Amino acid sequence: MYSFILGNESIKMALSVSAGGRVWRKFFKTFNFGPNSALKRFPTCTANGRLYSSSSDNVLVSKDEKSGIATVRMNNPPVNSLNSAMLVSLRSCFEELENDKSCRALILTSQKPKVFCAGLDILEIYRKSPDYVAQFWEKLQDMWLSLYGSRLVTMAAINGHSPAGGCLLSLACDYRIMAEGKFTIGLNETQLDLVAPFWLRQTMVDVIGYRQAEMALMIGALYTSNKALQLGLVDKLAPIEDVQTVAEEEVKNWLKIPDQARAITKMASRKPLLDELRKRKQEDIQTFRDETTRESVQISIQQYLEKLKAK
Ligand SMILES: CC/C=C\C/C=C\C/C=C/C=C/CC(=O)SCCNC(=O)CCNC(=O)[C@H](O)C(C)(C)COP(=O)(O)OP(=O)(O)OC[C@H]1O[C@@H](n2cnc3c(N)ncnc32)[C@H](O)[C@@H]1OP(=O)(O)O
Repeated sequence: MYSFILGNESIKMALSVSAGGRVWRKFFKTFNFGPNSALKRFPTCTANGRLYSSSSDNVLVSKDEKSGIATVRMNNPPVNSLNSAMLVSLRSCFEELENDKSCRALILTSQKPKVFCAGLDILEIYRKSPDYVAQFWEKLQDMWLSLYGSRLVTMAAINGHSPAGGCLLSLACDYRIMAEGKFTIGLNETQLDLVAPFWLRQTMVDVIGYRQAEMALMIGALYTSNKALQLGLVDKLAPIEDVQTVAEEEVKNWLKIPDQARAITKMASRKPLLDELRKRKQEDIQTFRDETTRESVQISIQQYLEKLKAK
């Protein structure tokens, strides 16, 4: 009964044949997994378990059928910034892997070493209509819900810079391995006159603790790999060329733990935040729309863009 979580239907099957079924039934009743919960969706994977329907090649996926480990490579040159298309592709890829019965783990990395992800595409929130930024933000929320709420072992193989939205992706994973060297990671939103939303701030607090997170968020700190390791913002460092191999080794260790117990434990600790965002989704969208379209914020974004271009 412990071997796999394959979605709600399989859980029900496992429960009905298991001697300890009552315990699990009680657990699921108690936690009442919501409509977006990975554990509640019925899997619709293809026969060979490898259907990745993204119409563009901004997200590349490969899966080792034997181990069930998928590698998701962000491929949006030059810096993997998260525009609308990228957010949709990532979400659809995470959901398809979630529903792929033979998939047990996901490694998230960049196709282009040296930049893991430059965060949100700033152009998506610059001089755009309120409706456009609202839709953009919802795409980010949905992508995050699918990654943070995943039943899979999720590992960030951070093979380069990882500011803002790059850090968001990393924090949504279960474990973070980062390239040694001059690369940086952090939530630098305040430097753009933006405020990270509550669900992102909370993941930072959960990972590095209240005091360090509060300080990091206020000053919009970007940390080097070494400092990030010291703070616990990443779990391990590796030479850039070894990040993927080290991630694969680490995943294999995690896969020694029975999937069901691991996934239920993860969900139990993440459910409150997942539920909170689901409940406050519209409020969060409105705040983002109102904040980002404010003229003073638009001017800050413009200045930030100019600084980036002039670099
Ligand atoms: C409910 C909430 C309520 C209210 C809250 C309101 C707002 C909240 C939230 C917003 C959250 C925002 C999170 C974000 O992710 S904002 C994005 C922040 N990202 C950054 O600050 C990173 C900026 N980029 C860099 O520092 C560097 O590019 C780098 C270190 C990642 C890589 O350096 P390189 O030297 O390799 O590359 P560059 O020459 O700098 O860049 C190449 C090219 O790409 C452009 N670019 C870089 N980053 C972005 C980006 N994030 N978006 C768009 N474009 C980007 C850069 O300008 C260059 O363009 P050109 O070739 O010069 O045209």
